[in-house]
Amino acid sequence: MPWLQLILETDAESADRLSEQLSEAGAAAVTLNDSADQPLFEPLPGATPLWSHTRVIGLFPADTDMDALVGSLVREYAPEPLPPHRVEPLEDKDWTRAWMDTFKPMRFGERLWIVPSWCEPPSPGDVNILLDPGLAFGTGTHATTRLCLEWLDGQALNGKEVLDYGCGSGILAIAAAKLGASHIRAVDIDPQALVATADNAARNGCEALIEPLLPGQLPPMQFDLLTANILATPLIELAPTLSALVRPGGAMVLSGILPDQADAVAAAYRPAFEVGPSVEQDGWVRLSGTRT
Ligand SMILES: C[S@@+](CC[C@H](N)C(=O)[O-])C[C@H]1O[C@@H](n2cnc3c(N)ncnc32)[C@H](O)[C@@H]1O
Repeated sequence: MPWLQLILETDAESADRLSEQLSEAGAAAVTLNDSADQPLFEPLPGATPLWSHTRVIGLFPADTDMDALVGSLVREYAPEPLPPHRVEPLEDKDWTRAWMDTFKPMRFGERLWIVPSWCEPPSPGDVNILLDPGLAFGTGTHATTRLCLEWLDGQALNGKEVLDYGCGSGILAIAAAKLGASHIRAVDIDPQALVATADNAARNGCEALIEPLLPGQLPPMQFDLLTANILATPLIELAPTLSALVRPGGAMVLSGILPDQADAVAAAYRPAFEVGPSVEQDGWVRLSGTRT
């Protein structure tokens, strides 16, 4: 069945009210999008921030009388004017297929692949991580994850104790396991991330090597290697804690850093690490270093 979309350009304050009105008017689905390319960085668990320019889209069956529907919204919204809006047709297609076609196996560095479950590994002899793209961060497509995976691919991980701080989907922990690490503690403040990490580790046959933990559950020990793809502010706040968790001679990789934040993050880790040159991809920076 083809559909009609009612698209309204609004702001964060009005988006919830409009989306409720569209649902009450019979929308089969209501979607909120960013209409000004404004990034929302890592909301805390339970928080659902909206963009200051939010596009609200209601999806209606093609036989809906859109003039009548818009007219009733205008009356409900009065005395304020209904935000700028338009009606557009939406072609029916196999959305699942279209979505799956968007994602192909991706290679990171020399030998590391992220392979969606519906694809055959293009290079079965390489290191293949089975992971589906989805809403959760860490499905390999974001530049910060990519930067960390490429760095991990270049490390000698055999027998190493690894700490993945801010594990998300567990992608970096699984990569470390598949690259030879002996044990990985995967830490996150979001309990859902720990569940996702456990599930993804099991799918990749490395659940015995990966231990999902809340920050307070970390044992008192030092690690050979630290991965932390969080954001600049928590990375700076956590610098003393994370630095103390890496043994002298151990290595760390940090990402989730914007270019103008790289100096401040490097300065926070420099007391404990020899920090190497930063690497930038798609507006995100990776820092790495060796514990002194
Ligand atoms: C950008 S995602 C990275 C996920 C994955 N490691 C990757 O590289 O794709 C950051 C993760 O860090 C977690 N996180 C944010 N602040 C944290 C903190 N202070 N302590 C532990 N985890 C944190 C978030 O819940 C989120 O799952």
